[in-house]
Amino acid sequence: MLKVDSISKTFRSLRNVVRALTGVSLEVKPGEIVALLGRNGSGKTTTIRTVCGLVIPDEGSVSINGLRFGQPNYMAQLGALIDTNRVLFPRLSPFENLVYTCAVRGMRRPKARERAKYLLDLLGLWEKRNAPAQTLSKGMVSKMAFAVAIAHDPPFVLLDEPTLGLDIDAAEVLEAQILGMAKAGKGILLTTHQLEVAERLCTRVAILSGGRIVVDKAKEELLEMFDLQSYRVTFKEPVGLPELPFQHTLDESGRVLEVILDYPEQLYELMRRLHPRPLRSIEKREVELAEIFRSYTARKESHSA
Ligand SMILES: Nc1ncnc2c1ncn2[C@@H]1O[C@H](COP(=O)(O)OP(=O)(O)OP(=O)(O)O)[C@@H](O)[C@H]1O
Repeated sequence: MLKVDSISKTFRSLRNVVRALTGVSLEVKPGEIVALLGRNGSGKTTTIRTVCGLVIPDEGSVSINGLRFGQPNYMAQLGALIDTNRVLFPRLSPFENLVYTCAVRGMRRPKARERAKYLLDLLGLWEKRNAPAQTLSKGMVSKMAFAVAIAHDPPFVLLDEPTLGLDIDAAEVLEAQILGMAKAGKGILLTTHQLEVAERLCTRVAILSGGRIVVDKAKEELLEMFDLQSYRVTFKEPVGLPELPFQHTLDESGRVLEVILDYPEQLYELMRRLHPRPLRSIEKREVELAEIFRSYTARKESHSA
């Protein structure tokens, strides 16, 4: 299991003090795909960089199968895609980059070459296998960065915005590969701003807001919980709304109100506030991850959405 245990991090410079993470804990079990979500600056990359040992936390620790960062074999358990714009050795070809990566992680040459060929084929980079990596397009570099991250077939993989900048086919290949890896028992921690990607892939959702984890739940449980709290109210005629202390939106016609309550029992309070506006129907509706994300990360701004 990959375990992040109560990490906190403050970045200090002469001019600035930034509290990036406060008591962040999360776990990734084998076979799980955990989506670490959050708005810009919420601390996702800092969390991932801490797991890779690129950021040293002020407090807390990270471990993989009981091994702490710095212990022998910690890094062998881990593959990380942190910067999709960077190639390890820009002057070497994709093939050479991959063979090198596999070899330094202990793979024998013939196996490393086989693995490099497999990954280049898989990601549609075989034609470019001998071109200097610095001549690849942005999308190709992203694919290579992904290939390098998983090259040595590690049991845990960190992916910071893996589908950023990829075309639709490449993104599909990557998503299929990520799902396949999880099926094969790998534990995956990924960040993305594309919430539909998270919804398709993840088994668990952790949301960071202001450097703190505000929710960490199995995706199905989270969706079910919100389905119970999400209602569509249709009015017989366009209405003006009273002050509503729940996340809500009224459509352009002024007749359809969508509300997410904090808990189902607040339905009574909602009805009380809407009285005496003429109601046509009230129904439960299914929510998408994007709405749940909004409700956890923008609660303050969204009441009057
Ligand atoms: N090396 C650093 N020095 C100073 N501040 C930093 C450093 N790295 C990150 N930060 C700050 O820590 C906070 C969290 O940044 P982080 O990159 O982890 O956010 P993020 O959730 O990955 O954001 P994004 O979605 O924009 O990539 C931000 O306020 C950022 O400016």
